[in-house]
Amino acid sequence: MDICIVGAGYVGLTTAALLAELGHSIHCIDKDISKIKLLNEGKSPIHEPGLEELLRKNQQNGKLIFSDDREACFLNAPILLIAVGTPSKPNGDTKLTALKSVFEQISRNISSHKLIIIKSTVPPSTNEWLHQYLIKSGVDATLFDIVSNPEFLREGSAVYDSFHPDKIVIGSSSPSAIETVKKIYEKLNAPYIETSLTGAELMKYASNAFLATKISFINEFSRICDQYGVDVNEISTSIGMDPRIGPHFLQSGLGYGGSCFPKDLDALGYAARKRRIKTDILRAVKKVNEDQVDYYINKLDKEIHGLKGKQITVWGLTFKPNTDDTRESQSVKLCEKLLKRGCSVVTYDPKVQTIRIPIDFAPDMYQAAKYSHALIVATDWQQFKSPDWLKVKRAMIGNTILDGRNCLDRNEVIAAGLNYVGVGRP
Ligand SMILES: NC(=O)C1=CN([C@@H]2O[C@H](COP(=O)(O)OP(=O)(O)OC[C@H]3O[C@@H](n4cnc5c(N)ncnc54)[C@H](O)[C@@H]3O)[C@@H](O)[C@H]2O)C=CC1
Ligand SMILES: O=C(O)[C@H]1O[C@H](OP(=O)(O)OP(=O)(O)OC[C@H]2O[C@@H](n3ccc(=O)[nH]c3=O)[C@H](O)[C@@H]2O)[C@H](O)[C@@H](O)[C@@H]1O
Repeated sequence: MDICIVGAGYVGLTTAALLAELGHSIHCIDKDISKIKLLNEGKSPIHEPGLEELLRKNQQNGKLIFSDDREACFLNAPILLIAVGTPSKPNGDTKLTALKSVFEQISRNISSHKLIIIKSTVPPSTNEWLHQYLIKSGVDATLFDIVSNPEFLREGSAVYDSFHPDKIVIGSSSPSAIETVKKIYEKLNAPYIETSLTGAELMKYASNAFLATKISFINEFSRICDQYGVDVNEISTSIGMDPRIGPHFLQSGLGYGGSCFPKDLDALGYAARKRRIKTDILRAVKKVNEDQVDYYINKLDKEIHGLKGKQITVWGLTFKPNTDDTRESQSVKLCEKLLKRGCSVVTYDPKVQTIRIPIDFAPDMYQAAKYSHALIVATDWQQFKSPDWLKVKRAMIGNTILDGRNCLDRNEVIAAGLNYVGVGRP
């Protein structure tokens, strides 16, 4: 099938690679000309394992074309898949500027039937609103169908996730549109969930909100474990064995970040408030997450007898490993707070070399530890989990290692003569 993907970000690019690989003819467009230029040079503008190779392979075999000629794509492609960003406003509402601009262009360039698939995460009833928008713009209702088809991939494993989804949610009131979407994905081995437009939107928010709730639950629990000298990792393993709870998203640490959990929780809270629904759980999830960075910093403060004037090493700036994304990263928030408390910060991240705050970047993880009073593992990149701790000890002035992701082998750290500190890790 001929499909035009609008938005060459994490979701748009991964979906473009997936659908081209499944045999479809893909045109992927973006308003950002520099991204398109890079992609046409065979380079991915984002770091996502396996993505660049897959994009290049499908560009070479002619299945995937990148362009910035949006109007031509809107005119020609019978299927439009929209994956533009939907960031938050300060009040928690969602900025739909990109989506509205795409729909404005579609309304001006529609002369044959379009199946419009919305992949972007949007607040409940946005897809209904977009439907009405096209009608009000004078587009005949027979000329288009809208389908809500939310995305559940995770950054860092986006390619794997999109080839192995645990379900494909298809929200629409049009049976023929639903059938076409099923055909697009027919080579994937995943169950379909058919629902309404708004049902699909809410399934996406429920998923992210529940996952964030699990994380904040275990993070709050880690503070209780801290007081009782019990290892929270053992608690996670134990409760995770109960199939009613499940083992995933119970890794305690500095908390969740990224471009989605914080924004989607805010958007859901905002949508609920608009309908006068109180969202006590959502508020508590957010509060625990916000407090978590302070909890770690206060623990470090006690451990090294004051922070002011100390040099702290932070390993990892991305919001999770295997990505170059620092949006809403707890690690970046940690650095900002350390600076405010009078520390100097030296950092190393395998994928980030600059950031908008005044911290120093070292060329490798060991040089980052040089002359520091304490070292914090803030992102659980594989290489930080089992480093040469003796080398770290020789580089540092102090000897405290704060495990911000509860991902280190405590005994290895202690064996090197270092002081292991975690939250909920005796
Ligand atoms: N990043 C993730 O892991 C996931 C994101 N989502 C959702 O998918 C959507 C996209 O997210 P990302 O891919 O992370 O965003 P992104 O910010 O990486 O990419 C969005 C792209 O859309 C382009 N764009 C904006 N306006 C445009 C326009 N009018 N015409 C053409 N291109 C335009 C931007 O230049 C950018 O390249 C969001 O709604 C997000 O919540 C859903 C699941 C996973
Ligand atoms: O809507 C989205 O954008 C996506 O949001 C998340 O994916 P993502 O944000 O890429 O990454 P996650 O693996 O969910 O991690 C999010 C944050 O939670 C933290 N986390 C995760 C798991 C855990 O047990 N503990 C924990 O602190 C991670 O360090 C990270 O900061 C969801 O997992 C995806 O299903 C969803 O599609």
